[in-house]
Amino acid sequence: MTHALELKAIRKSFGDVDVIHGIDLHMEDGEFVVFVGPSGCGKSTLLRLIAGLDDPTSGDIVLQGKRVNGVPASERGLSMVFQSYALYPHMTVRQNLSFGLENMRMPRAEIDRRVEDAARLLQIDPLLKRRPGQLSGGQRQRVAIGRAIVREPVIFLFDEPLSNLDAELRLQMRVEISDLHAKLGNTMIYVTHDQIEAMTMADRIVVLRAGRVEQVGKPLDLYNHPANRFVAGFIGAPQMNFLAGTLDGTTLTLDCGLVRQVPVAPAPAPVQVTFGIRPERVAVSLDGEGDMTVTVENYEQLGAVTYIYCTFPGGERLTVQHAQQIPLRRGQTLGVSFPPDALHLFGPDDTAMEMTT
Ligand SMILES: Nc1ncnc2c1ncn2[C@@H]1O[C@H](COP(=O)(O)OP(=O)(O)OP(=O)(O)O)[C@@H](O)[C@H]1O
Repeated sequence: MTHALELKAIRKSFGDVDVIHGIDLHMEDGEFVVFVGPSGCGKSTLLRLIAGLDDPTSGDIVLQGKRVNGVPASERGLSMVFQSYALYPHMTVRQNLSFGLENMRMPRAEIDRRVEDAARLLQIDPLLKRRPGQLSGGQRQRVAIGRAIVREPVIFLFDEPLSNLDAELRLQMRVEISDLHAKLGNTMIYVTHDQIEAMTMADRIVVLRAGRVEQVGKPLDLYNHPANRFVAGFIGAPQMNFLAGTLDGTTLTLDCGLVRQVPVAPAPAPVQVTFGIRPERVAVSLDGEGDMTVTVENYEQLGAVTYIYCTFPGGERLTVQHAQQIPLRRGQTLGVSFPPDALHLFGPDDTAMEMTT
């Protein structure tokens, strides 16, 4: 089967620094794939290799069945939207949109059709005569996307396109880019360090860390079944709670004092493990009932949701996300319970341990 894009054993070094350590990935036609990971994990480097702005040290980049290593960026049929927008300040919006096509010596009528179609789609048609300096951040971002659209690329590449926008505008543009994907149906690859963008926009997420793929999957599969502690901690906000403990057979003893049976293949010898539970899966009781008691250190009442920051008697921290408004005060005791189907367990190498039920 021909993939829209295939990366085969891609490695990249700058001098003697290895940045990408051997990545294999494929993307299908029409897929929205998000590369997400902390700063410096190599996501922009990987995107630049795909775009043809840089060459891999080894490995193959295969675009619609054709190896494109060494093929110049302009001949790959891809369009990239940069974090900085990279608009020409002295040109009008119309000129910014048409410039690349003029360089390709496209007939005027075709250029005008593409520019007007893109402007209508992005609702920037009333702005065609303005210069970038006369536009808001969101409008500039739309022009940058428009410039990618008019090239009618086989794949769109986005490099952190929303990171210069304020929170409200980011949310709006997130929805707009998702809508755009639904309308155009192109393959899109989107790089971000923001796991919320990844969760909300992606058909599939690729989680990267230090130049390696940690896990690939649909957003909720990563959320519900993280392959390791890194993915568990990176996807989801507030972050999953992690509590250190020991597993002996099927008996889990946490440092915070909790002892319980867990549905895993019995460990042959006691091992150090990490217990994980998402903040919204911790059940709380104002009466102090439950698996353990904790002390409320701080809390945030947001109306629709309440965040409660607690500590166990030994000082280990626990964040609770409660879906209701409840009366709270600092220093009060709360009962907390961990429902059996909400547990995650990570082995000594931080890999998720399989639950048997
Ligand atoms: N031209 C270069 N020369 C040397 N090192 C580089 C070069 N470009 C990137 N790197 C290094 O490669 C690593 C990955 O960089 P990259 O920009 O791909 O990360 P990123 O995941 O996109 O990070 P960010 O979210 O901060 O942009 C970093 O450690 C960076 O310092």
